[in-house]
Amino acid sequence: MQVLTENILTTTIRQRPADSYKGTYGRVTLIGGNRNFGGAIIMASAAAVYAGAGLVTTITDASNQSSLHARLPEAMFADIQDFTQTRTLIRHADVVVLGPGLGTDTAALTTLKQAFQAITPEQHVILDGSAITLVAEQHLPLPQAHIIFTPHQMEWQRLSGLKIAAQTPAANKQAAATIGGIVVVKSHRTQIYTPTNAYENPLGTPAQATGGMGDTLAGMIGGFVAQFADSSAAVCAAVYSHSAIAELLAQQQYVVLPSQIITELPHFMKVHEHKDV
Ligand SMILES: NC(=O)C1=CN([C@@H]2O[C@H](COP(=O)(O)OP(=O)(O)OC[C@H]3O[C@@H](n4cnc5c(N)ncnc54)[C@H](OP(=O)(O)O)[C@@H]3O)[C@@H](O)[C@H]2O)[C@@H](O)CC1
Ligand SMILES: Nc1ncnc2c1ncn2[C@@H]1O[C@H](COP(=O)(O)OP(=O)(O)O)[C@@H](O)[C@H]1O
Ligand SMILES: [Mg+2]
Repeated sequence: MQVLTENILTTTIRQRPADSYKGTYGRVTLIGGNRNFGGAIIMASAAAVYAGAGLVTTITDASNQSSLHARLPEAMFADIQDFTQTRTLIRHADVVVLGPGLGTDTAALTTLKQAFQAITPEQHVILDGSAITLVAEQHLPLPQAHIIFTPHQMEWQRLSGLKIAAQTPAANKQAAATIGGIVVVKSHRTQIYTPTNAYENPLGTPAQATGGMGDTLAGMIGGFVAQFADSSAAVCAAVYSHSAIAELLAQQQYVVLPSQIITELPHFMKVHEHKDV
C-alpha cells in the first residue's frame, strides 16, 4: 500500500493553459437529492464547481431547484423525473456523479436504472451513497464505463460482502479487483484501490465526521476527474485535498463543515498547482 504525499497534488493539479475555455475543464452531471436529501446533491455539485469543473448540471428533485440556485447559481438544473432531458444531459457529460442523497425507494431505483442505460463507455462515473446501496442490494449490472466507487464502510460491506471487521487491506484489494474500476474505501484513513495500485491517505481528522462530508468528496472527485487526464491520480489528489483542507481548518475549529472545505478549494488548488519552473 503506497502512502500518499503532497506530491500527488503538484503532479496532478495542472496550471490552467491560457488558451482554454469552460469546455476544456469538463462537463460534470450530478444526479441525486430526493425531497429529503437535497443538501447532499447541492454539496456535491458545489464541490465540483469549486474544484474547477467547467460546466456543472444537477439533476435532482424539483423541490431542490430554488435552494440549488440560491446556493450555487453556477449549476444548471434539470428535473430528475424528466428522463428525456436526463438522458441528453448524461450523454453530453464527461463525468457523471450518481447517488448523493438519491435515496433507495422505487423512484430512486428507476432513476438509477435509467441513468445506467444512458451512460456510455468513455465516461467516468462516480457511484456514491444511495447508488452504491442500490447496486448492492438490487444486484444491478453495472454499465460499461470508467467507474469509481466511493463507499463508506457500511456501503463497502453491502457492495463487497466484507463485514467491517473483515475489511483488511488484503481483503479490500481482492474485492476491489473483483468488482473492477477504482474503489475509494472511506474511513478515518481512506484507502484507494485502482486496477494497478493501492494507496492510503495519511490525512484526515475526526473534525470531518459530519453529514455531507462524503457527498462533498464525491463532487470533488467529479471535478478533479473532469479536469485531470490521469483519473487514478485525480481520485488520489481529490481524496488527499479533502483531508488536507480539513486538517488545516481543524487547527482552529472543533468541527469542519463540508461547505467550508468547498469554499477553501480554489485557494488550496492554487497553492498546490503544478509550477512550471
Ligand atoms: N444533508 C444531506 O442531504 C445528507 C444526505 N445524506 C445521504 O443520505 C443517504 C444515506 O447515506 P447514509 O450514509 O446516511 O446512510 P446509510 O447508507 O444507511 O449508512 C448508515 C448506516 O451505516 C452504518 N455505518 C457503519 N459504519 C459506518 C461508517 N463508517 N460511515 C457511515 N455509516 C456507517 C451506520 O451505523 P450507525 O451509525 O447507525 O451505528 C448506519 O446504520 C445517502 O444518499 C447520502 O448521500 C448523507 O450524506 C447525510 C447528509
Ligand atoms: N474520524 C474521521 N477521520 C477522518 N476522516 C473522516 C472521519 N470521519 C469521517 N471522515 C471522512 O468523512 C467522509 C464521510 O463520508 P460519508 O460517510 O459518505 O458521508 P456523507 O454520506 O454523510 O456525506 C469520508 O471521506 C471519511 O473519510
Ligand atoms: Mg456518503
